[in-house]
Amino acid sequence: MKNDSIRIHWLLGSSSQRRQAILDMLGQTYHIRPSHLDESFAKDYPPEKQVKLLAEAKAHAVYQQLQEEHFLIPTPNHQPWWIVTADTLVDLDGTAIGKPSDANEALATLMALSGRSHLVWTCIAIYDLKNHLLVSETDCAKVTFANIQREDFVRYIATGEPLDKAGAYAAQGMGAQFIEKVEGDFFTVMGLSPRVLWSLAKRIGYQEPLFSTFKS
Ligand SMILES: Cc1cn([C@H]2C[C@H](O)[C@@H](COP(=O)(O)OP(=O)(O)OP(=O)(O)O)O2)c(=O)[nH]c1=O
Repeated sequence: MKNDSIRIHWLLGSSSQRRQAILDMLGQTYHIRPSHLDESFAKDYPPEKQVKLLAEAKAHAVYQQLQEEHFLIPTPNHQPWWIVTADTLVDLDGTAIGKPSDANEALATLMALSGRSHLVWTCIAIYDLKNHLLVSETDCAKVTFANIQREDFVRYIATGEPLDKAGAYAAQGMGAQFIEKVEGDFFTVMGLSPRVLWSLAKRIGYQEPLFSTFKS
């Protein structure tokens, strides 16, 4: 029988519903603490470096918010209290593509992605509030788009789905219709890989997979 008394207290430093859905899928319970980070400081770095800088800066921003609120971990407490943050960018020939600012930019991005491959980088950061330890890991997947007509992208943009997604599409949503193949971890494209999350958890001393034993 496994010890089910350990429960990770996640503070999810993200407003992304996709990241919430992935923690839900893993049966994790969490509090949402968006970082509200101004991401512009990282824009001149290559995509791989940007996602790392941004995921780590989001974790620091949430930590700072907690400090300003004089947040204290309830004691005695032997359970992990972790801030988790992530950042995702599309990389087209070395150029980072984030979320589109409007429908025109979304269309230009999707036209540029059509009929070819691009990379998607996601970095996840965990800040261990008890041991004051920050770990992060960056992962990359390659996505190939089919040849798509401009009018079909225009129809897609009208759904609103692309507007809050890096690269102006959602691989887990209606945008899946444009995708010929994904090489690598699909969840990295979606913005939070359970495999990477567990790998980070192991690095800070939590060996068991992230299952829930607290389902009601
Ligand atoms: C490529 C791709 C991105 N995305 C999303 C994941 C992220 O939410 C978003 C990239 O923007 P991010 O800046 O990584 O995240 P966010 O601004 O949505 O949320 P927060 O900073 O509060 O964590 O794009 C998908 O949902 N599906 C996809 O296929």
